[in-house]
Amino acid sequence: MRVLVTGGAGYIGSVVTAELLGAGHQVTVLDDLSTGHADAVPEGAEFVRTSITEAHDVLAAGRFDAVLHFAAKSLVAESVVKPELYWQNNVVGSFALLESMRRHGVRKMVFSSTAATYGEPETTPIPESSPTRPTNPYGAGKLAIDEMLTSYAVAHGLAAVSLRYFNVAGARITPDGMLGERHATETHLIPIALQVAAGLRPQLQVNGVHYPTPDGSCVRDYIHVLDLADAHLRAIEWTREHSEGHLICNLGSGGGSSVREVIDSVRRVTGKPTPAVDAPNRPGDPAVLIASNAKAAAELGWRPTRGLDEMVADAWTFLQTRQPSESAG
Ligand SMILES: NC(=O)c1ccc[n+]([C@@H]2O[C@H](COP(=O)([O-])OP(=O)(O)OC[C@H]3O[C@@H](n4cnc5c(N)ncnc54)[C@H](O)[C@@H]3O)[C@@H](O)[C@H]2O)c1
Ligand SMILES: O=c1ccn([C@@H]2O[C@H](COP(=O)(O)OP(=O)(O)O[C@H]3O[C@H](CO)[C@@H](O)[C@H](O)[C@H]3O)[C@@H](O)[C@H]2O)c(=O)[nH]1
Repeated sequence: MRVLVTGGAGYIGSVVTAELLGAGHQVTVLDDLSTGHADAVPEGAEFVRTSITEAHDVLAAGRFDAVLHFAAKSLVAESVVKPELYWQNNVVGSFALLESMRRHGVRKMVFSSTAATYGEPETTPIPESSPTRPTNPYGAGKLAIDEMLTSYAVAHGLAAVSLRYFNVAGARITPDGMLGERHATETHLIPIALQVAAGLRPQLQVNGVHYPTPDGSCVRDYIHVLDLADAHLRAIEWTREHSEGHLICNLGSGGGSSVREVIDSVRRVTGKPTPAVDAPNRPGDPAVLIASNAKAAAELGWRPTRGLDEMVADAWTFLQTRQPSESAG
């Protein structure tokens, strides 16, 4: 298929682009490089540097079959202090993209949604039928985009899949090159812990040690970026097989790891001491977020295959290929 990938210069979008090319799809990446890197766009993909609000010319020229929409701001804490940035960039931007697609007859989309659409869960693991009560503007905006897709599917014959990622980690390591997480402002646990292991940061904070969990630290559901990419290839097939409709699926392992278990994995994999200190709760952090992945299995035939140590090991290999000045942040 001819696929437009928005956000394809970012972490997840670049990995999925590489896998799409490997599967024989033709890919154009559209990215404004606000948090992405031009050199992350895999060889073999065309690259257009622009915003999703300016996608009409690319869509007019491209005769695309589908859009994979990764482009977004995605820092939860930033969304709390700068909500306007998130409503503008993510929600208004996605609306403009959808309208451009409608104008140019592109009726298939796979969208990067998030576990943050659920907010504080009522049940664990979280099924897609759970109430959606996001606790920050990032999650609220992603939920608004999911709603947009539902309404366009009903009214305008869109076939869309929203994939609600839980905590994405790991890297794509191949003889041809490596793609991984390279955020100027890094907030994610695994890359931060690995930067500590590498000596790029003195220590790591465990954000909250009195949660109602076995060891007191927060539990999250970590998923390897390559398992995530596999789900995207399957989601594109779903849009090929359905002329309209909106499928929403969680993408997680179905199990959880605490912050302390992640730090133990980093110590085990790297063999480095990785000092960690107890710290206050991070505002807005739910104690436990674990996905039910039964729907993704039933609808897409998807099952994750890579565990926590593999995610940590691949992210460690990736970090060690970067210059220290690029890695700390
Ligand atoms: N990383 C995670 O754990 C996680 C979890 C849930 C959902 N997500 C979602 O997955 C997607 C990808 O996340 P990521 O971790 O790869 O982030 P990232 O910041 O590495 O990638 C996002 C990319 O989008 C681009 N972009 C942002 N706004 C744009 C705009 N208006 N026009 C064009 N390009 C724009 C950025 O330059 C960047 O290359 C995001 O939508 C994010 O919300 C990520
Ligand atoms: O230095 C750190 C960094 C993080 N944490 C904790 O580690 C856990 C995981 O944090 P992080 O890696 O920042 O991920 P989340 O906050 O769970 O958010 C990710 O996962 C969500 C879905 O679960 C997505 O919506 C978000 O986009 C994505 O950033 C949380 O309890 C954090 O408080 C620490 O203790 N110390």
